[in-house]
Amino acid sequence: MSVEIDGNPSFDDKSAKNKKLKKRKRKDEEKNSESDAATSTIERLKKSASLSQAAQQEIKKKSGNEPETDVEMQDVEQNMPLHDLTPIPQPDIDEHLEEKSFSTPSVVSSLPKWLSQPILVDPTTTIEVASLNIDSKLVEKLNNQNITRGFAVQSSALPLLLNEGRDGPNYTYGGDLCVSAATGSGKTLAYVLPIVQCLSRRIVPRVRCVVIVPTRELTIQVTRTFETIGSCMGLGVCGWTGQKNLQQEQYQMLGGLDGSGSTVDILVTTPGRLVDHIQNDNTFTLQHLRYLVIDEADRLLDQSFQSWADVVMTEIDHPKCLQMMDNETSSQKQNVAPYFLSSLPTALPHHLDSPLQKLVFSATMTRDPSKVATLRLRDPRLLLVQSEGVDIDDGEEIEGDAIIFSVPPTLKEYRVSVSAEKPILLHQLIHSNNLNNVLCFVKSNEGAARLHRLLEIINGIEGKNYPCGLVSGNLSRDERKKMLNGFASGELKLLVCSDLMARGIDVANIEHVINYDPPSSLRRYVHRIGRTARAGRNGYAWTLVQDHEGHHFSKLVKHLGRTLPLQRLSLHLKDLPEENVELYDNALNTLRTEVYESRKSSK
Ligand SMILES: Nc1ncnc2c1ncn2[C@@H]1O[C@H](COP(=O)(O)OP(=O)(O)OP(=O)(O)O)[C@@H](O)[C@H]1O
Repeated sequence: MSVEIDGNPSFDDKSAKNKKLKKRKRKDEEKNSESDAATSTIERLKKSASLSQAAQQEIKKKSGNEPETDVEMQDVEQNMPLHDLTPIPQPDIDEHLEEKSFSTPSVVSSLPKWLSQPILVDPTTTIEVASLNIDSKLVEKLNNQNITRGFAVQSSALPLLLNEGRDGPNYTYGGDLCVSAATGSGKTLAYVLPIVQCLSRRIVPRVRCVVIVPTRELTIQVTRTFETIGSCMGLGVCGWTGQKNLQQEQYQMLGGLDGSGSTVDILVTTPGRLVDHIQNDNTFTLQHLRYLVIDEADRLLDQSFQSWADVVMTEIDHPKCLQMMDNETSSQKQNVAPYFLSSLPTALPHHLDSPLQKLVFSATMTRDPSKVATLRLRDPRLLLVQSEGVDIDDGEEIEGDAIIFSVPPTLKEYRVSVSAEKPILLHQLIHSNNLNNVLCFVKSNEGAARLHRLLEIINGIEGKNYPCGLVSGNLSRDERKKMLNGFASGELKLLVCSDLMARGIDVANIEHVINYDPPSSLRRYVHRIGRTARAGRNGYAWTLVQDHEGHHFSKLVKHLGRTLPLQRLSLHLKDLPEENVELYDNALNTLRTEVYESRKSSK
């Protein structure tokens, strides 16, 4: 099967059909001799593909260091029961990711007004960066990054956050802001720019901005964005990835061992790490907080992230250090810095000194009032970057508490109907279309390790130079970082990954996303395919769907707001040249031998 990938891929049905007819005719002519062989090969395939459960445990061990799953993402990597390489059954819908089926429109009408009547922003809106109300040094910094026009989410959020709101009825200033915009649409800069602009006026460094993200990889990525953009404004940025212990992170915040006071203005962290410091670090305070950003909010508000929100919001509302002050006896108070010190101008210049603003971002924003309530928002508004006419009050069944999600306008989606032998069909799809810079999602760590090893063996037998990498929760942080760097540099052509990579990761040159396993939820689908077609670039998403996965997938993606239609293709073992079928058989045997060998040696 080959799809013309020429920037405007169009699947040439006619030529494929002709090819198939010729192939079938040739096959009939050679019917006697080969059909037995083909049948026996396919039988052999089915037999050999069923590696024993124990054997696959070995693969897991072989695939890398002791599993060190990302604490924050532990729930994502379902320790699914090991499956044979033969069709992996329909992915279990993760109960905590299972979106409640959205019921009748009456639910919409019961939503608070700000949620049911968002500020709609046309996704094609752009604005000259030079016309944004930001410092000329920031404009220069953006231009140096080839960013000359602000995307829709930036052109609508900045005026609200920089108190330069238009006088129109839709804009109010000062309240908290929730923003829902497609993947790759520039949400990070939509909060980085106003925060850096506002805090650049501060006099004394204090932790005035905390950004909460769901994974360590995103902590590193957002910290880097703040450092890149904020470096010209002299702001201190710190990211807690859990690589240092609590005390080291504490010293880092306090400007080293002499505790000379905070050197950090902006802190980026996972929720677990933030709660650790709130509960166990008496020097850490949120009393100066001006911005609290919750990025990938729907993920962070999922039950699996425990109750970080209550701990954080309580600390914000009642900072423990002030509670301590209240509780101390008057004699103890005299040991505290004399009162006049607290009146030193550590606050922001008056016209920018406003109460705490909470900024909530997601490409798949939740509208579940019970989840949103945990953020204790004040006078909130919802900015929805959505093409007009998509009725967000659509009473039809859409996933859970979701708003209509939109796919980037430059993303082309393919649904590929496949037979059971997915690994060799994946190989065929990649090489018959010469796909490079491919992110391939598998639904579990073990599945990712198995597929990665099998692809390496197939490429080895064929002598193809097509380096593949692996990123999953079973790899150490350093291994994941090395793989990501190799992929970003183009050294690795394909990255097999678990859903750890699905959220927010921004690697510029991803051209193709392949869902080897169909995703278990619409949110997961949107975030996976959103790794490509970012910042207006072209991108392609391919989902391999077996017969028994078809209904679930069709239902899942039915309500997606998309510019380009979802195209259907098919690829079956019988479509492959005979030599490929043999190749796959040999690869499976090699893998099985490898596994049994490693099992024997580990006894
Ligand atoms: N105005 C702009 N012009 C050009 N590129 C931009 C602009 N704004 C952001 N980008 C780039 O677009 C890419 C995606 O941005 P970002 O990661 O913020 O997207 P996102 O909306 O947060 O996506 P996701 O929902 O997947 O997290 C980044 O590489 C960023 O540098």
